[in-house]
Amino acid sequence: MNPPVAAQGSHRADGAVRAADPVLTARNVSIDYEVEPAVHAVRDVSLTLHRGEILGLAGESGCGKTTLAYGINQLLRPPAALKAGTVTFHDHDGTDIDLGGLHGESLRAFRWDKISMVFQGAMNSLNPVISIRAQLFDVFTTHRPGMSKKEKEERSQELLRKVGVDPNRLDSFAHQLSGGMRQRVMIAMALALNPQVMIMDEPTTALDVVVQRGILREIMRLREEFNFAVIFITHDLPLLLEISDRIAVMLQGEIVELDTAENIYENAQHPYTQRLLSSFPSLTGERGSFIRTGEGA
Ligand SMILES: Nc1ncnc2c1ncn2[C@@H]1O[C@H](COP(=O)(O)OP(=O)(O)OP(=O)(O)O)[C@@H](O)[C@H]1O
Repeated sequence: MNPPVAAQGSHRADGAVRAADPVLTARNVSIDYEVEPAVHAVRDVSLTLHRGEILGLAGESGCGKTTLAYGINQLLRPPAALKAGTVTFHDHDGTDIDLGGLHGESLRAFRWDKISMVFQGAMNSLNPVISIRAQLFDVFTTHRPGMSKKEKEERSQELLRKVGVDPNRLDSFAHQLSGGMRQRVMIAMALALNPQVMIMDEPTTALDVVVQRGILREIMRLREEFNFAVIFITHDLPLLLEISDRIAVMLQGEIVELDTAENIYENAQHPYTQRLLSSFPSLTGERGSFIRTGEGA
């Protein structure tokens, strides 16, 4: 068996991940879908995300992962409703921001700037009728109105380079790019404003394994470079064991276990986590540390 690789991240010598340095705190968050009968999708969830860490959110389909992510980022739409709890963002300048208190323009300004999101279907959410350049420029025009055209161009080129896409692709339209490239462009857009938190909901699930691995490696590398924290959502527990510092396991709307990837892998406490681990034959076979080391790719 291969030990989880990323668990080492929480003990990195450079101190990038420190238990005392939270960037996001969710307290007692409960979210319902107000339908008949009501669905209690998220039940009394509390968690803390630390600067620079990758927190994996695992659990089977329907357990509430996406609802929680939307709740954290104040993206809930009826019939979903936050019934209880608070989400606080701890800005790097020391300010605490109560996300529930943000609305309209202040919420829009906050969202892409401090916390960005990459969804499973994100690659299909690029605008088909304007170029990649125009879409990146839009982000800057909205959030960084002081930027000159030259600065936008330089930053856009730099961002594509960062995610492994040739800057010549700025002229392209979404349909001219492969699925993997489109997802990389979405990651570039999510990175555009240097957010402190990135929420990734099954960001690579729709892609084939080789492309998926390449993109995951890129995310790991970018995280090292920019030190943003990631909430990474997937039902793929083996993948989370490789990339996460800590893992939260969700069952029927509740977080039933939250621990380092290492402890989850070696010493899971909750019977559901144990069942989840045993349901992945790959965990008992050969699975290389491909993402961080490139081995076994
Ligand atoms: N619009 C809706 N109306 C009613 N119930 C909903 C709605 N959207 C989601 N739900 C329910 O809320 C619960 C949590 O769903 P959610 O999508 O958050 O789970 P998930 O863990 O992200 O699943 P998946 O991995 O399939 O995306 C499920 O029982 C789901 O059926």
